[in-house]
Amino acid sequence: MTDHVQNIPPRDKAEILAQALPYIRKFHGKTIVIKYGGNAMTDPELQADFAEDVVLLKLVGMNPVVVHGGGPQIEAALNKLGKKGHFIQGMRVTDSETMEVVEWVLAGEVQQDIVGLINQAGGKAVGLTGRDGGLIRAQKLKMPDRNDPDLHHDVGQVGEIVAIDPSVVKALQDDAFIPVVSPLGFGADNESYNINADVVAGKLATVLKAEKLMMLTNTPGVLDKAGNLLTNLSAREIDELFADGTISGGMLPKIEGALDAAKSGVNAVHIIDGRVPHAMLLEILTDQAYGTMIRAR
Ligand SMILES: Nc1ncnc2c1ncn2[C@@H]1O[C@H](COP(=O)(O)OP(=O)(O)O)[C@@H](O)[C@H]1O
Ligand SMILES: CC(=O)N[C@@H](CCC(=O)OP(=O)(O)O)C(=O)O
Repeated sequence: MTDHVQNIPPRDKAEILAQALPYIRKFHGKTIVIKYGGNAMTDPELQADFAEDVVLLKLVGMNPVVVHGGGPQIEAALNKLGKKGHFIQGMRVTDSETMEVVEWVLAGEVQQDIVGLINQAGGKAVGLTGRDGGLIRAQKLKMPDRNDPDLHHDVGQVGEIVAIDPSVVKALQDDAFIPVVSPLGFGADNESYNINADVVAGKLATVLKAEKLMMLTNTPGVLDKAGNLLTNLSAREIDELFADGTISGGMLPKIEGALDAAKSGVNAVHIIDGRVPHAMLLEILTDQAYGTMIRAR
């Protein structure tokens, strides 16, 4: 325990702990989908904090499901091969060599690190890709240009989700395991697809009828043009931010995944700063609101 925590007066500590009770009661038995962005997982101490938070949520009776990203980790592996990633509207253009790297990094190194850390923290994590249990069926993405819907971009082996079969996730949850999902889909001919992790998290939260979707990233939330945090965003406000270019790059698929979930009945959708220690715990178990909440209307 760090010194500053030890120095908190016992009465304040007790109050903070007691504050968690109504939230533990409210979310008991509920599914919480957590998108763990590649940009939020670059610091080993924060990674360990994240794993502890996930285990704590499980032990107090919630059902956390982790969907992880790994954009920067894929980029580092590509760089070692002398390649550089190229993105269109937040999607990595994925040729067959890139696809091999994506699979190897996501389902290998990144997933196994997270599984290992959760297990070290006392949980029982199980890694899955979209292929396991037929979880994520996909097809090649036909991506319209944001400004010209008649124009489509070819982004290679990037997938769009055709269907999600959540039975494997549900079976694991019922058995006290914590599923850790890599955003890889498979097609009709068993081919692999690279899918943006935000999109997978949004769809999985919908299909699982999750209570919450928490997206951990490397910004305090969605920012306006001046860099101020927007604490609350409706679908209409989001359209305006898309139109005036305030939202770009990796935030495009993130907001799309978030909005998709909010419109499909996920009660609370939050984009929060994964660089703040225990950000997720604070958001779920205290009165304080963090980051940006995305609302369907
Ligand atoms: N309006 C915005 N507010 C906050 N971040 C934005 C905005 N527009 C674009 N971004 C970019 O989106 C990034 C987060 O997306 P991404 O890099 O894909 O993260 P992750 O790995 O967590 O999915 C931010 O670091 C920032 O560079
Ligand atoms: C199609 C596409 O863009 N796939 C992403 C998958 C990883 C991901 O989404 O990672 P973050 O959440 O860390 O951004 C990629 O190749 O980078």
